[in-house]
Amino acid sequence: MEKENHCYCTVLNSINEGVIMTNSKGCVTLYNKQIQKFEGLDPANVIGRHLTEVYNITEETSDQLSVWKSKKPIIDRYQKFLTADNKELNSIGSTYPVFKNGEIVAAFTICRNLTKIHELLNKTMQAQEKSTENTLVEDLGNNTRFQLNDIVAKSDVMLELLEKARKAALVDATVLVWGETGTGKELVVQGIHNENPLTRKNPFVAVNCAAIPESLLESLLFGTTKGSFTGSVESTGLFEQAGKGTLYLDEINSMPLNLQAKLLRVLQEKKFRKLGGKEELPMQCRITSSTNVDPAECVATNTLRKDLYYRLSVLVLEIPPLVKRREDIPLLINHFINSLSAKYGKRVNRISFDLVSAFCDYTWPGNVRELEHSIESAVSMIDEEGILLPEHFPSNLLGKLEKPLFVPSKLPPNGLSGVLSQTEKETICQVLEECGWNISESARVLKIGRTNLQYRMKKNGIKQPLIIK
Ligand SMILES: Nc1ncnc2c1ncn2[C@@H]1O[C@H](COP(=O)(O)OP(=O)(O)OP(=O)(O)O)[C@@H](O)[C@H]1O
Repeated sequence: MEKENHCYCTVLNSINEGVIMTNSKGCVTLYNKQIQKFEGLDPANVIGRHLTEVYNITEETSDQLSVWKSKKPIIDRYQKFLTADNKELNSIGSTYPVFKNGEIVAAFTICRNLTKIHELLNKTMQAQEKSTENTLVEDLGNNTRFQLNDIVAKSDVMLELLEKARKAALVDATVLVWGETGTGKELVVQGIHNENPLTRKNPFVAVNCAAIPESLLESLLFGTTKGSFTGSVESTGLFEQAGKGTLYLDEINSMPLNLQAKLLRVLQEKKFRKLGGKEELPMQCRITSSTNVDPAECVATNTLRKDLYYRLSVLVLEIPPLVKRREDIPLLINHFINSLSAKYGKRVNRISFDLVSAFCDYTWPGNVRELEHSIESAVSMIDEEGILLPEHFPSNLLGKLEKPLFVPSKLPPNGLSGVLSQTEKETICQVLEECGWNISESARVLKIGRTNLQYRMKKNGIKQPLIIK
């Protein structure tokens, strides 16, 4: 038996998950190596002690003690808490009862440290914020950069859409924007936020539902209360952070269905509770959302609950892909050249006509974002002549263009007149060579007078080479 116990302990100490177990008195009987590692507590100060002495929790807020009472497991609970040395930890864990002869004899929690994932997530979000900062447009002070007027468009379909967006901004209704990636969905939502006199004075909060794990997304949206579960800390959720502003749920069709059900309740009741909280808080923000495929298709494929879709889509705006509004392409090229050359301190005099025409014919699967990034990389490569040529653009893009490009050889600094005088010089030299440097004969071949030829030879610095015998 002792041997077996030793083996079980070795197994428990070798796994990547933290394990903690309590007895019927609520005292810790098992505290494996992994949980020691991420909580930073000395097992000597944990084992044998009551949970409420070890953590900042109460009988009501502890998962383990709740399981002792309810005899039911608590699955996948997200916890945010401070360690003994005040380090913030994020974990996800499940707590189970252990039965023997129908009686509960122990409760244990298996948890994973999410802090690393959290750090990564934060880094990604910061990087995302940086790349948005890396901007052409200044932050307007409410976490947005765009107004509807900043949206560059001349196609009828976009002008109609902007008109609809202006109207949508003035009513307090949910807006669902859909379109392919990079078409400008967030731009339109930010524009709507800034068009409304009330929301624009309040925060704009965006969250990408596809980028965040389910357990984090729920606590991110709703917030958590202090001590709601083992050592959890108070955090303000996005519903609350958005205040009377706008909450933008990007890629709502990637939100897990059970969280969609919780969101639906918030939309219906205009109230929400923090995770582990008892108090109902008012939901005052405007909810906007997006999908990158037709929302009707999302409903049909069950990635978007039908009832939620109806709630979210009081107003629906469809942004067409760039390929369906090619008239916007030259305007967008111009816009990005101007703003990006200012950003990089580069002078761009012009872009080759051929290139613009090939860009107008290209399909732009990454839409406006792809166009913007292509111009950004070209502008950063341009030299002093200030002409955007194919060679400045990423080769993978050039390979995909349908129209073959004419690649002009480098022009001399004085442009066309330079090309003409270069041709003149080369032609005269060639004829003089062929005519043995006989001026009269060469003038006859060139069909100009002798004096004219002598003048042009002088102008171009042409002299008969010395023949060394
Ligand atoms: N009409 C436009 N005028 C000016 N800039 C635009 C326009 N449309 C898109 N952009 C630019 O393209 C970038 C991408 O736009 P946005 O993030 O709004 O696209 P999205 O459809 O929300 O993309 P995703 O689905 O990938 O989140 C913006 O940062 C903006 O610089």
